[in-house]
Amino acid sequence: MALRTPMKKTQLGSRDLVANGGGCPVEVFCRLRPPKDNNNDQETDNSTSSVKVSSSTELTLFSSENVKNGQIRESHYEFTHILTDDVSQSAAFKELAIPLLDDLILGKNSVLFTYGITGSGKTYTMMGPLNNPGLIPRSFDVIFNSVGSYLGKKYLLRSDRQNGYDIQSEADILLERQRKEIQMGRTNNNQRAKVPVEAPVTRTLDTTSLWNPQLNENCSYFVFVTFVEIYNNYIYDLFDDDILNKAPQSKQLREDNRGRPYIKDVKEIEVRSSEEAIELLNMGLKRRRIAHTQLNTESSRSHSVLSMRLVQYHNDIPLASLTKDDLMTSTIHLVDLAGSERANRAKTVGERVKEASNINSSLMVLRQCFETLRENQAQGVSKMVPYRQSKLTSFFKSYFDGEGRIRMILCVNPTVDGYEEIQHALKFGELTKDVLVPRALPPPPPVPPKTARTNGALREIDNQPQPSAPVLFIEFNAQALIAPFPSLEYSLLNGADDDEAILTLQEHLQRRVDERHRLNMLIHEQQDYLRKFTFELASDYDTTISDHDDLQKENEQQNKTIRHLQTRIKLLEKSQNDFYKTTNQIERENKTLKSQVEDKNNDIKSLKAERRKDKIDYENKLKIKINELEQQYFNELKNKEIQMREIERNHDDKLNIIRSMAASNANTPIHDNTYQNPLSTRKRSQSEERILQEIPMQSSPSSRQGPAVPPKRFRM
Ligand SMILES: Nc1ncnc2c1ncn2[C@@H]1O[C@H](COP(=O)(O)OP(=O)(O)OP(=O)(O)O)[C@@H](O)[C@H]1O
Repeated sequence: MALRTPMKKTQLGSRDLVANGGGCPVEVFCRLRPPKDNNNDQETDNSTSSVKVSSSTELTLFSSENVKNGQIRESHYEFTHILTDDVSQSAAFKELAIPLLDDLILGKNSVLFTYGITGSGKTYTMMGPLNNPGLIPRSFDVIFNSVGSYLGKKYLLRSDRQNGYDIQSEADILLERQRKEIQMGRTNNNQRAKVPVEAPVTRTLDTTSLWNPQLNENCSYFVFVTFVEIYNNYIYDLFDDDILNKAPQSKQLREDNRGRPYIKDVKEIEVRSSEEAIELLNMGLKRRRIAHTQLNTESSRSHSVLSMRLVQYHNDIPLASLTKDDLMTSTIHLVDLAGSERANRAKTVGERVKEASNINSSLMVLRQCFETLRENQAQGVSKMVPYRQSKLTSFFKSYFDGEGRIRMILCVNPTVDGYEEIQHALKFGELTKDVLVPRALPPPPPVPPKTARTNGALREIDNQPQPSAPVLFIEFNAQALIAPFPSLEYSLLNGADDDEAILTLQEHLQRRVDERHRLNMLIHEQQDYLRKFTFELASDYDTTISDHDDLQKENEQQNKTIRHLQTRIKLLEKSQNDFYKTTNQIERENKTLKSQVEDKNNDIKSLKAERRKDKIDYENKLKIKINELEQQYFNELKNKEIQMREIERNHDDKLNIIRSMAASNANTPIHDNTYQNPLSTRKRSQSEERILQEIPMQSSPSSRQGPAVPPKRFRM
């Protein structure tokens, strides 16, 4: 098929690309966010900028505080162009998107994505507020300002769901219109029932028109949009109505027969005005998952991809003979990537950690793709580029192969802390700028029929008046063929020279011939139509069969995987059971051991307590014994002392008696010098006799001792 959409480029190796100088660099624009938030009029955390712009392409990043040895860190970066914080949304749009929209009209594809950490202004740049719209709403405005007056017949084209479009017959158009009206009625009713009426907010329209000498006024244009989000590496269709009623079903990514990725069964909607497009966009946005992180309450945790497709064909081609080959299709993808911050900075938890890791892993794959491409180009090697490792890169794989231009808007909020985070994003931007992708070749413009239709099925009827649409069913007027002849008998009756009758007959026959000719034409047309229809059916059938085969293969593969997983689950269950058993056994043993240890501990405790008690008892007894002994000793000592005192007193008494006796004897006259014992000379009284007997010959040593002293311990 010679479809005139941009052809798939022959995949150029890095070596060829560099050698041919045929590569086109990825354009990286850096957009700086102003310190003031336009939406809530508040300054951000820190109004000192960590970025200094030195020229229209260069900037320097500074660390906000002394980091190492009192040194402020700084690093320099270069981009395709820097949009400073005073660049308005409208100026940004002119610089970033208009060239791509010009390309779109020329039939060229492009992808424009925003990259940066949370809160850096990605969504602001892409969507913007209603009163100051971003690139997406302005792109719709400008495209419809430009091609709005040249729109083709609504529903003439219908997506074939594989990056192409089918041309619908008049009857199909009618049916489609009816279906859409019914659907809209239903949606409106549903919306009336479900959605609260919001106060209308006026949107600022961008009135720019594309000045493009090649905007062909002899062409009919069609605009189609799809809107998907990539969340946790699954693709969800934001136009899918089912999303409102049931759990959203993720979509499969497939490749068409030219190797270009497409999202299977994605809803592609034809739009006729920018208002209609914005309404759809808002509907999609409502469904977009917005996860709130601690960094930014509007932090979007998914990548969103809005794709606008422009289809055109030359008006000189009659609708009846318009084929897929006559259509020129081009696409612009506007991608708002999720924040590139790391999970720990966002302080994410639970499900959010999973999201953050998926976001980061898909951004990491994007980075790895660019890194590998750059390495391949710099070193002339052909390392495999890991497109297939994430849905995001798989979807844009063909762009790395030269399907169209790639532009990146690196959004930076220079007032936030986080030198490393900003540096990481800036480095990625600089790396991306060095990557070359194969240059997209311009497609041949839509051409008028003479040159266009050289091999179509309807060539022979070129000079015939064309019906406005393929005829579905011809009213076969057999009556015209078998209409009664004029009365022959009557003519013959008037003889062979009856010119009038012959003329009438001739006219009648001519009419029949004309009618037969017309019917033949119609039959041919119908045959052509049926042939075409049958051919389409056959190709549909082939596609369905191949889809079916694919699905069957997928199914078989999945069944195999399921069987494999079931076996693994069984094995795991078995080992889990074994593990449980062992764990139980260990737990039981553990319990027994614990209780034994407890018993032993209790025994030890009670033994210790007994010992303590015994010790105390023994000590008490010892004390009592000591006290008793001391008391006894003291008592005995006391008694002894008393006895001694008694003896001493007796002794003193006796001494006194002796002294008194001696004194009385001294008063008695002595007759000679010989001492005479008074006792021997005088008769002693009885009491004196008794005392004398009791006087010990020597005084007791104890009598010389002092009074009894209580033992030391009683001397208090
Ligand atoms: N160029 C700008 N001018 C004025 N305000 C801006 C600009 N860029 C961003 N802002 C404001 O900064 C805030 C954060 O911006 P935005 O939501 O676009 O960040 P983001 O990078 O998309 O974050 P996320 O990754 O969480 O989606 C918004 O309130 C927005 O209005």
